[in-house]
Amino acid sequence: MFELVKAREVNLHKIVGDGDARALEQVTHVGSDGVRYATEAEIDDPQPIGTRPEILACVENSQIVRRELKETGAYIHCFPISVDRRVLGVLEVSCDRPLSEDDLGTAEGFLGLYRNYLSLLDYSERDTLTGMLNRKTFDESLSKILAGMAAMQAAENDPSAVRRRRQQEDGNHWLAVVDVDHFKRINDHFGHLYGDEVLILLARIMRESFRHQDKLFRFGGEEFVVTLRAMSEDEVRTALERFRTAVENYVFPQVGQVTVSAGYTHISASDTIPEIVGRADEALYVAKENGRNQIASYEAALRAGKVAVRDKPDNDIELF
Ligand SMILES: Nc1nc2c(ncn2[C@@H]2O[C@H](COP(=O)(O)OP(=O)(O)OP(=O)(O)O)[C@@H](O)[C@H]2O)c(=O)[nH]1
Repeated sequence: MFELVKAREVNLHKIVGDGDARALEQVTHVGSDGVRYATEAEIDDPQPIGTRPEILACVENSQIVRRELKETGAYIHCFPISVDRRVLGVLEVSCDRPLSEDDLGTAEGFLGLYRNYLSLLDYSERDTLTGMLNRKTFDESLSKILAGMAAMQAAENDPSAVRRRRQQEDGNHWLAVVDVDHFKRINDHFGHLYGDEVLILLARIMRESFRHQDKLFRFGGEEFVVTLRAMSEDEVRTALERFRTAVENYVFPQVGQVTVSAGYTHISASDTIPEIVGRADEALYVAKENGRNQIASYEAALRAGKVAVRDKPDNDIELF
């Protein structure tokens, strides 16, 4: 696009968050200085959408919007990128002149291909009932987190890697397994259709309760998984408590009150995926045993002697 329409610059923005909290994550920038992809720090710090009125208008009306910037003489063109009538992002093309009808047609052609590509990706990555990321995506996403942590650990003694270490100081990774309490009763009393409706509404509450950087997955059945990045265990607990109370206070159509329990654990670079999920599952079991509608930490349960140290596969010493 940059070369075809002889643009000053082309930026691809992703829309994150919902409603008034919507923000822009600049994914890619193409300009005379080359191509640049967003760094992790930029992804963690998106720009409120209200600061870019032309992009906001493009998203709200799902239409191409053009704006002339008098101070720089640039013409900004914003193209909505939507999948299933949801605007997921905006392509911003900045030129010295307004784009011609031919240029607009070319851009639309490219965007059509890109939308199809995104919609295929979306279909393979998401659970069809709730729209949440699916199990397959979970494995890929957690593997990426673990690989990133291992790389940072390797860079720890390298003096040129100050920035990476600083990123590491931005927080630790945590994983929580969330499970609906007595979901079988909901299905048995009201039928599977209402059960499904509860899952869809829960997914919505979940999206509203966590930050956009946190990743939400439907693990199968009535079990959900969240991966979070936080400075402290307190921050993780606060986020999970916010979600738990939001569910407890929500009146589900016909069904009434529904509660959830969750177990969470800290992720270490030396962990494997089954170890992490296994620990969060043990914490979830503690929360269920303790009366449900609550959050339990694996590490706290371990300190309190409520769970045993989990054995590493290559370690034949059992600790009780
Ligand atoms: N409606 C609906 N039900 C599902 C789905 N997937 C799994 N289930 C049901 O979820 C229920 C899970 O029940 P259990 O694992 O026994 O646990 P529970 O009743 O939630 O009880 P606790 O977890 O111990 O609080 C089963 O009845 C499953 O049939 C789904 O996609 N839709």
